[in-house]
Amino acid sequence: MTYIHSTIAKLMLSSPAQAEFYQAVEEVLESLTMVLEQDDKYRRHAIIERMIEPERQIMFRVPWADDNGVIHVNKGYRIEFNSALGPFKGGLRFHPSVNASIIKFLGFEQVFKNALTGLPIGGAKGGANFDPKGRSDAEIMRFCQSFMNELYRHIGPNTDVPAGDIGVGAREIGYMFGQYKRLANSFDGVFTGKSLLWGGSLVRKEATGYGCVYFAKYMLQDRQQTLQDKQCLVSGSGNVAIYTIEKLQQLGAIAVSCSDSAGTIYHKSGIVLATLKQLKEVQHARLSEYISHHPDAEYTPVADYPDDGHAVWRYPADLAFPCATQNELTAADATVLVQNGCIAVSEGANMPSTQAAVEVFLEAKIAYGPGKAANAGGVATSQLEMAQNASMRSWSFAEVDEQLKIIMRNIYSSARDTASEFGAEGNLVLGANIAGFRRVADAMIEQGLV
Ligand SMILES: NC(=O)C1=CN([C@@H]2O[C@H](COP(=O)(O)OP(=O)(O)OC[C@H]3O[C@@H](n4cnc5c(N)ncnc54)[C@H](O)[C@@H]3O)[C@@H](O)[C@H]2O)C=CC1
Ligand SMILES: O=C(O)CCC(=O)C(=O)O
Repeated sequence: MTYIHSTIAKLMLSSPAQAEFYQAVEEVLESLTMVLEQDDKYRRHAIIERMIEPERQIMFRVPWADDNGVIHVNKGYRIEFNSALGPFKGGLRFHPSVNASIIKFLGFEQVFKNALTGLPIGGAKGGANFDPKGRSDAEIMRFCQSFMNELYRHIGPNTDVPAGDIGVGAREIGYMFGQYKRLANSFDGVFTGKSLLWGGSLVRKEATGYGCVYFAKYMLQDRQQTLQDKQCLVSGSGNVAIYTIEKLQQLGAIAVSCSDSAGTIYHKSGIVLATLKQLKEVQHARLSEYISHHPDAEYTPVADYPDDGHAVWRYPADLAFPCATQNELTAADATVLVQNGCIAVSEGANMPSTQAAVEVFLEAKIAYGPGKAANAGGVATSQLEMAQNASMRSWSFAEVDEQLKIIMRNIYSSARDTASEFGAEGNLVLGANIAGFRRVADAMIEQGLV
């Protein structure tokens, strides 16, 4: 049995039924074979064994009452994965699919992603299996307050700094911060993604989507291509998708699609961002309503999707930006994308492509930016928010955006150069995993057996 297989087999025994977590670990371990063989210090210090076991896992009950007085109980999580490089950092997800496997895969990815930014942040993730869909504002507030009644004791500006993710945006951060402040009796930078009125950073809202497009731009530059006039498929219609579309439009590309969990919109002449923002950011409406504003667009409900994939990836395009959720792009989707002439994929979401889909991209040698590199602009800008909070200063939009561009360029160069160093030219999966790993692993060795 190979080292990877025996590690995964042990993980399955110690942490049963965590398919997404195994998937994330396996992908990383496959990239690390050469680096582990090159220097046996990582094996001697049991770095892999320590890295795949979170430093701390917090699971808790979240009881709350709906507007009719009916009591509900959800499960809350904060998985503090690794603090070798800095305070635990990573988002909170509120979605009915949340379980220990999802939060652990996200936390594990976050460790490598945060290391790639070059900034002093460790990795964590949290959330709850709460479904915000259809809930009133008062219900959301009560849920957030109950969630924070437990979480507040585990977080702090120098220990663990949560942010948003699926289902957690500015509104939820506001309610959680308010309850934290009340319980901790302290106004500090314990969250990022805060409102600009009370300590947020300009560009944080846009950062993940913008960063994902900057990453694509740098991948294309190395292939003597630009974004100008490129047809782009985008999935999702939340924070990351919206600001991916916005930056694509600003850089001369045409974003022709978006999706939500009920269906996909394809608008050949280009998604009208004002409509999308109104529907999703203001009205919290279903995407299907887009059609009533733009009858020339097409809507495909989920029921009509192909059995082996997602409707959004079946349209012809030059570039693809998966910005919805994990495993939303299958090997069959990847094959169609490549056959249709797609030259680059930049992942705004976390682990949106299945392992088999990633293999299709690598085999076809198209430019493929894995999520932990391509979507790191969000957490990087969160760290810039922490830096502004700590120094009690605020930087201009242009200053933060400039730093974001530099960070994304550095992440791209570091993944590209590390891939070349290991003889895997163009394989940004391998490059990103090794570059992130070395930074965390070397810090862990220096900090002793903890
Ligand atoms: N918000 C951030 O700063 C960051 C987010 N991410 C990742 O980006 C992805 C999207 O997150 P956000 O935009 O923040 O969340 P969001 O809650 O703002 O939006 C999520 C969107 O995905 C859609 N969606 C969910 N499941 C879907 C499915 N099965 N098919 C199609 N659409 C589906 C939802 O309808 C929604 O429009 C997630 O994977 C998240 O982990 C990654 C880095 C940072
Ligand atoms: O901004 C952050 O702290 C975390 C963003 C996030 O959840 C992610 O990168 O997946």
